[in-house]
Amino acid sequence: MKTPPVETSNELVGLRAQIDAVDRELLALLNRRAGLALAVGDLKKREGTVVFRPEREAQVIDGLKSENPGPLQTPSIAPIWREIMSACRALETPTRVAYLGPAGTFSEEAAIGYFGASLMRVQCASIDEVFHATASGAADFGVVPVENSTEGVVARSLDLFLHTPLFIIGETSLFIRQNLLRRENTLDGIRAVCAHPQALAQCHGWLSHHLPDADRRPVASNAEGARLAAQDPGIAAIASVRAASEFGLHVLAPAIQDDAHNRTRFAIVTHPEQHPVPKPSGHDCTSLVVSVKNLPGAVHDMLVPLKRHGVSMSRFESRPARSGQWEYYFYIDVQGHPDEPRVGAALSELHDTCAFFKVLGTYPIDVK
Ligand SMILES: C=C(O[C@@H]1C=C(C(=O)O)C=C[C@H]1O)C(=O)O
Repeated sequence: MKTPPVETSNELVGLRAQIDAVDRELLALLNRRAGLALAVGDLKKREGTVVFRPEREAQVIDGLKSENPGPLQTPSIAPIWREIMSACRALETPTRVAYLGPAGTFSEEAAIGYFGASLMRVQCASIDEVFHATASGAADFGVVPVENSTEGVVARSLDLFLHTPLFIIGETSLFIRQNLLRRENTLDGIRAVCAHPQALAQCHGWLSHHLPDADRRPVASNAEGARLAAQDPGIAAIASVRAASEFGLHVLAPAIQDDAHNRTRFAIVTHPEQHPVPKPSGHDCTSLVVSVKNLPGAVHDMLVPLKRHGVSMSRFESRPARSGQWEYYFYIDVQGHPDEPRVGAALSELHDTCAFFKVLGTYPIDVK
């Protein structure tokens, strides 16, 4: 049997000694940064202001990305500094975040991707419960899915946005790789596949081809499917690799989603009594929901103020108003912050043309 070569060259030893020295410098610098964050935390306590400032965090990352001389790749900057800022923020105050649990869901991954690993997890059984936990103050923030690049809108989230007192303070998106998980390491004998309805839909082609006879059972979350699969060898789940390790399951087939570029976008919500509206960061988005009277040309008229003030729209989604009158709510994302005069003017004119008008939030665009 061949033994792998052991790394003994003097050159390698020397380079590693330099890396160790740099790591010690980094540790000292990170602790200096943490000390400053603690001082900011004290100041905020005295002034009675909130700890989490998404616009400031977006500006920190934007600034470092634009100054990055390399060889560190620019896409590495955001995840590294998100964790650094998460650890610094945790020194100021704990951040309680509600999301669709249990452990191992994509919502949990999105929550950690946005807030960093230093968060307090508030796991909820449904999207309704995430809104409720955040509105009641059991959590400081909620993370809810809003749209998927394959399946379209997450209808329940959009419907809840209509009447909730919560508002959006941030967004994050996640590549969704769905995997088939099971206790046994074989496709034989799978009676049923349990997963969230969105995941079942995202893997429709793969399931029809490889498991045409298995029952497709919608459950509350993919992690719930993984939990059921861990109890019953006849059940397979569709979930993340993290869920596989969480529930001790084999990844029978990786990346089984029909679209290789499958992404889900999440909104971060909070209560207006908990948090002020983020100030402009320089790259912001404003989300609205509006409706117009069911008259000829009404939708066209609604968009005129945006065109007149040069405000671009990055999303336009409709949902039935359930009035039985073929009326719709329109979910619109525009680029910019209402504090920018042209955006403020466009929104106030839009307000005047709409039968229903609600700003869902204004927040820094997802920085990756
Ligand atoms: C330190 C601060 O508090 C938090 C932590 C930040 C950081 O670590 O850079 C930035 C913004 C806030 O979310 C601050 O407001 O400056």
